[in-house]
Amino acid sequence: MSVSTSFPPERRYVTLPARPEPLRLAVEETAVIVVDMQNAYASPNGYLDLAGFDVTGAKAAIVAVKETLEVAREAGVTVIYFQNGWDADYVEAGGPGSPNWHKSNALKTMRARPELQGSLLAKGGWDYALVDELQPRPGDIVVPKPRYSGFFNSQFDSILRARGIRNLVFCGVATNVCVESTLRDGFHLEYFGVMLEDATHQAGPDYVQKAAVFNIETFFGWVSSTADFRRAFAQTETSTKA
Ligand SMILES: C/C(=C/NC(N)=O)C(=O)O
Repeated sequence: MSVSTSFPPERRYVTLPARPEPLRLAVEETAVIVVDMQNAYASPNGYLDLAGFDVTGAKAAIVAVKETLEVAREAGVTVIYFQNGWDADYVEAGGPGSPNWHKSNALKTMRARPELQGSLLAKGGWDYALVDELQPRPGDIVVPKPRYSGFFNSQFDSILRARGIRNLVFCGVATNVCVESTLRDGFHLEYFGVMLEDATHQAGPDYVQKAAVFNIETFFGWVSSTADFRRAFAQTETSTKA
């Protein structure tokens, strides 16, 4: 028996309308990345809400992510969920020697409101859990991550490289924090990143969503929509040539 180090030469391709230009994607080399669709970020009484951020827009993002996942699963596209947070003792969050300890609004909120200590973004708790509407299915991959970028202190890069995945289609929350951080790091690691704008929600005022979209389409990747993702996958072509 021989070992093949490459995927079958036959590939399926889709052309995804995007800004600043359409992207031709090999389906087998593409993954949908669902960023932190946890109660912490997308539910009333979750961390972001308790920290004073407006999470009302997350509802529409949940619907759009759900639709994206239906299309992806139907097409056999790899689905990877990120789940952000730390162990129940917050060792993974870092102590005062870590910038995360100083900048994480979850940790700051718990320091300001000791009654919340142990409840925000702690593994095993409601806040950490993925929202009910977007529970992983068999075959999906769930990657825990302890910092904003999914490439740090996680298995993400190895998981992608082992599967020959080069294209990352991002959705989730928050556009301007974990989505943008991960897409930017992916750019520097030679991944092609595209964000489905309507399947994201920002942490902060509307202008930070616009700024993230501008940054991504101008400097780091491409921006598309759930509807275009669906339309593109309705017209998949098969080819043996890239
Ligand atoms: C503000 C924030 C964003 N996280 C994310 N998933 O984008 C945080 O984790 O504190």
